[in-house]
Order: sequence, then C-alpha cells, then structure tokens
Amino acid sequence: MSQFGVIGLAVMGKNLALNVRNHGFSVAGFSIDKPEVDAFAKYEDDKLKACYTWEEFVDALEKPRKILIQIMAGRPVDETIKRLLPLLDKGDILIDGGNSNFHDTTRRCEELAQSGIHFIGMGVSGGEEGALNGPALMPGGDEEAYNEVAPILEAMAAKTPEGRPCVSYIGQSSSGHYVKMVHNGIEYAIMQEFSEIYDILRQVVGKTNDEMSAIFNDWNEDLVPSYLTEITAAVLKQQDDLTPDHIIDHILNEASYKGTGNWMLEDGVSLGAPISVIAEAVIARFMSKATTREEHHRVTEKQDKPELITALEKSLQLAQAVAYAQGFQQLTMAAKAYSWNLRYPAIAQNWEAGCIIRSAMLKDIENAYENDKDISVLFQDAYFKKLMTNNLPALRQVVAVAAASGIPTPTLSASLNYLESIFNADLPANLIQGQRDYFGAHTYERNDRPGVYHMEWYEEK
Ligand SMILES: NC(=O)C1=CN([C@@H]2O[C@H](COP(=O)(O)OP(=O)(O)OC[C@H]3O[C@@H](n4cnc5c(N)ncnc54)[C@H](OP(=O)(O)O)[C@@H]3O)[C@@H](O)[C@H]2O)C=CC1
Ligand SMILES: O=C(CO)[C@H](O)[C@H](O)COP(=O)(O)O
Repeated sequence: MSQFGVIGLAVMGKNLALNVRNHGFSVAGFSIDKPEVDAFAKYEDDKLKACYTWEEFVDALEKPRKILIQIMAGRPVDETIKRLLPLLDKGDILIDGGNSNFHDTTRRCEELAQSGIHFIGMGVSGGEEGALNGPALMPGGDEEAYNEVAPILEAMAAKTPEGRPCVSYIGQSSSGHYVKMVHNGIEYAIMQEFSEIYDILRQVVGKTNDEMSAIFNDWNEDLVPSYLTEITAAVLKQQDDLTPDHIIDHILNEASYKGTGNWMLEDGVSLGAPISVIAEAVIARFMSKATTREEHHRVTEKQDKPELITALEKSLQLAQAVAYAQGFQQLTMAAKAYSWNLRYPAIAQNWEAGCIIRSAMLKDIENAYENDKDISVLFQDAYFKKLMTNNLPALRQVVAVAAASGIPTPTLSASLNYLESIFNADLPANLIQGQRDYFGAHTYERNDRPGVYHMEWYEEK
C-alpha cells in the first residue's frame, strides 16, 4: 500500500511524486492522461506505483488516504473531486496543490467538510526543478489534516540555508492558496522591475547582453542575491539555437500570464490595499500585448557611467523590498478581513528557498515580523527603514534618468511613489474630499476636530 497519492502527472505532479518517493515514502500516481501514466510507470519500483484507473489508484492507498491533486486549476479540480468522492472514506485527506483561486478553495473547504473529507488548499512554488528537489509549500485549511501529512510535506519541501523546511501550516480555509496568490503577485512585480532595469541598462547605459548578464551575476553576489537575479543573468547569456544571436533578442516581447497576479489585484482592490507596484506589473503585461509598436522619440544619448549602474543596483534592491512590502501589506489586510491568524515570519520562511521569489531579503523580512508582528508597513522595521533611507536617492535618480530618456518604468516609478507616499502625513487627499463634498455632498472629516462635516459650497439656484 502507498503512503501518498498524486493525481495529475504533468510537469508538477510527476516531479512532486518523485520527490516524495526520493524521501523514502511510497507513492502512487494517477492521471486521466494515459501517456502521462506511461511516462510515470518508467520510474516504477517498490516505492512507486503507476495507476491507470481511479479505482486502482484509490485502492492502492493506505487509509486515511492522503491525495495530492496537482492538475490544471478551475473546473478540472471540481470534476476530480466529484469523481473521487464516491471512492473515498470519511477521514481521507485531499490536498489541492494547483494554483486554485482562493474563492474556489473557500467553497471546496465548506463542501468537503460536509462529506467528512479533510481538505487542504496548498500553494506550491518552485517550477519543475523545485517540485523534484524541494518546492516551497503553503498549505492552509484543515489543521488536523495538515498535522497528519506534515512529515511528508516537511521531507519534500525545500530547506532554508539554516535547514528549516519551507512549509508550515498557513492558516484556516483558503489562506494557503491566498498566500500563493500573493507570492505570484510579488513574482510579477519583481520580474517587471528586472525588465525595467534591463531596459535602462541596454537603452541608456548601452550594455550588451553578455555585459548585462555579468552585471546581474555581480549583483547576485552583492545587494540583490535571489533566484530571479540568477536566472536573469542566465537568460541574458543564453545563445539562440536557431540563429547566431542571443536568444533574448529573438523572444517576442509580449508577456503572458495565467492570472494569479490579476487575482491578487482584484482582491487588493476589494480590500483597499495600496499594492501599486503589483498593479503596475499586472498592467505592464497587458501593455506588452496592447502596445501599437509605433516608435516614439527617445533620447538616445548613452550614459555609460559606473555611478548609474550602482544606482540601478540600489534601485532594484529597494524596489524588490517594496514588492515584498506590498505583498505583506495585503496579507495583513486579508487576515483581518477574512479572520485568518497568519504568521508572517513563517510565511517569509516558507519563501526563503524553493520558490520563484526566494531571496536573501526574505530572512530580513522574517526578522522584521519576528521583532514586531504588528507592523502594518514593512518599512517601519529598522532594517528596512535604513535600506529605504540609503537607497531612495538612487531610485529617484534612476526614475528621473529613465523619464528623461523616454523609458517607461511603471514598477520602479510606482515603488518610488509608494515610498514617497506611505510615510507622508501631507498627502493632498484633502482636496479630493473637498471636491467630493462640493459636487456630491459626500461630507468630509476635519484635521482639527472630530465629526463629519458638509460645507454649503454654493448657493442653490
Ligand atoms: N508549472 C509550474 O511551474 C507550476 C504550476 N503550478 C500549478 O500546478 C498545477 C499543475 O501544473 P502543471 O504540472 O504545469 O500542469 P498543467 O497546469 O498544464 O495541468 C496539466 C494537468 O492537469 C490535468 N487535467 C486537466 N484537465 C483535467 C481534468 N478535467 N481532470 C483531471 N485532470 C485534468 C492534465 O491532464 P490532461 O493531460 O489529460 O489534460 C495534466 O495532468 C496547476 O494548477 C499549476 O497552476 C504551481 C506552481 C508552479
Ligand atoms: O505559480 C507559478 C510560479 O510561482 C507558475 O509558474 C505560474 O504559471 C506563474 O504565473 P504566470 O503564468 O501568470 O506568469
């Protein structure tokens, strides 16, 4: 009998199953796609079983069954649960490891609780390589069920540099999938920040692909050590296999998306979360498909100055911190709105290895929330306040240089505007309140006395 089951044996499911097996647990795998099962069967041994029918799969599992569903999110997950339910027993545990929308997970938690099936909505990050060698896992939902599967999840998860597993119970209901959604929103933001820095390096500083690759490699050892820095250097260096050029110069500049970043924005809007950088990153992907591609005037004078390259590195470091800060800010607002008891140091720890947004900075974020779990803005923490003070002049300089050169910097500019606004007691929203009260009698509050006021701005005609 197998200790763990995986449904869906595409890139993620197959590698997660192999990961479980490689950590000494027996695993059974099933997919509705026969070629996927055939490919999986090639790994068969005394700890790995490939199953060709739903019944064979369910019967191969030890009770209570522990089943990871790793398939395309959306309706396929509901269809799979519907197909499985008659074959399961009360007390069995279902884990949805796909990128499911958290609203679907909330509903599934409620529906499955009524059937006596324990349900865990689990965010998974790390791509193909992470799935095999150690992903970051973000499980939420039934805590009792989490404790049952924790030994397997902890064994398969990535480990932080200190050897701690990148998995822990996130919280109630759909909070695990919510945290994965926020992870992806941060991912969109940091990726867009990299692309803007790349644009300035090539257009304004005039660096070649190999030079830019070397610069990102240097930064990976310096102020911006992260997986995304590492792969940016690798992507820029890669030769094309169809032409003598670098592949980057032949990749169409339209960014696709499956939607998790968009979902974060949708919920951010409903919560009133000031996630401007993530919003700009989502919209930048839309813009990459919407642009007319007509050339406009750009200042072409090159500025190959070491000071500008240093300013770009400091800007990227600070903008990356803003992306994380906005993600955590939305998490704190969601925790309040949805009554989740989220542990922010544990979430930062879960992201320290294995996932796409892993970086050395996450340890500093873990420390910040360990020191004060109630900070509403990451830059209230002493370490991040100092980072902001040190790097803000560089970010101002970079945004100004880009603007003067006609280079769009939606996320770098939004990062700057966030920092200029978030500690600003003098924002001009008083004028907006005056206008609202003028045209719509919407009332306003005063800064010198309590209460709600309305001004008779004009005489009625
Ligand atoms: N790829 C990545 O880097 C990451 C992916 N994820 C998430 O993990 C999940 C799996 O991703 P990935 O491995 O890339 O594969 P896909 O997202 O491409 O999903 C393919 C799998 O879903 C199965 N499937 C589709 N429709 C159904 C259905 N109606 N019933 C049962 N199975 C169905 C497919 O079977 P069939 O071939 O028959 O259609 C196949 O096994 C997704 O939710 C994805 O968002 C999470 C983190 C990273
Ligand atoms: O979850 C992931 C990484 O963390 C997946 O790779 C996801 O598909 C990335 O999002 P998008 O496809 O929208 O860029």
